[in-house]
Amino acid sequence: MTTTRTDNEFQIRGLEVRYGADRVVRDMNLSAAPGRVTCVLGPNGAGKTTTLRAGLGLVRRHAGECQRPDRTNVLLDDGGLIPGLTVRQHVTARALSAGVPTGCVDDLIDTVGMSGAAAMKIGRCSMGMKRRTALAAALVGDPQLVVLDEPSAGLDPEGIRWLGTLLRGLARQGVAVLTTTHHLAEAAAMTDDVAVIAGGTLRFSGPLEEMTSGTTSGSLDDAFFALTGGEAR
Ligand SMILES: Nc1ncnc2c1ncn2[C@@H]1O[C@H](COP(=O)(O)OP(=O)(O)OP(=O)(O)O)[C@@H](O)[C@H]1O
Repeated sequence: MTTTRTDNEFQIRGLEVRYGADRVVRDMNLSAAPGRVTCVLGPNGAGKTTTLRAGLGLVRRHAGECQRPDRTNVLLDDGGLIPGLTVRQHVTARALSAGVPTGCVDDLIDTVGMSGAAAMKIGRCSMGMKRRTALAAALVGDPQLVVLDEPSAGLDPEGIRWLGTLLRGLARQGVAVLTTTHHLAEAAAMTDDVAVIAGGTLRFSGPLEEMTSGTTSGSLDDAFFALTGGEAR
């Protein structure tokens, strides 16, 4: 089947993923547009990570099609951090493996607020410092799309606010930012578009305002729980 490819846009259409007999994702459509932050929300086990991984070609698709920009960077799990490397060595290694000049490394470390700890071994870094290091590596090579699975995990409130500012700044530069989070307040503060997944299916996809306008309170929490009904697998 032929797809109409819009460069810089991430799209998943009609995705189905099965683990054994279990259809954990079905009829899934998801997109992330350049210049916008798209937040994927859903209860534990909803299928968020599976959807992202399948869209990136890291998990087998049983149906559907996906497209993504050539320069797509991802941050999944801990970002492959190696305790014995320093922060600078980790980001440099990522640049080298991506074939990107290493002149960008110190700028990226600065972008994530880690200049003062560039020579620190990752094994000695706090959880928040590790997330910032992994984020710096995920920004190597001027990506058109960044896919971040729970990038705020382990960040303190100040770190979560900082992350939102960083992601909004990336979007302002034209990057398509696709991220997941369990923190609804974080999502409300930073996202343009929302996709809600529950029970392996898409319950909502569209601008944040459209989702919250469906509730009397106008809050993302109420809209989220109305869509998901407190489900978890
Ligand atoms: N490798 C696997 N083998 C079998 N089942 C899996 C595998 N990975 C995920 N699953 C199942 O697929 C479903 C969706 O999992 P997934 O990790 O995508 O959910 P999630 O929305 O990202 O959850 P969380 O918010 O808890 O990270 C769950 O029922 C999970 O147990």
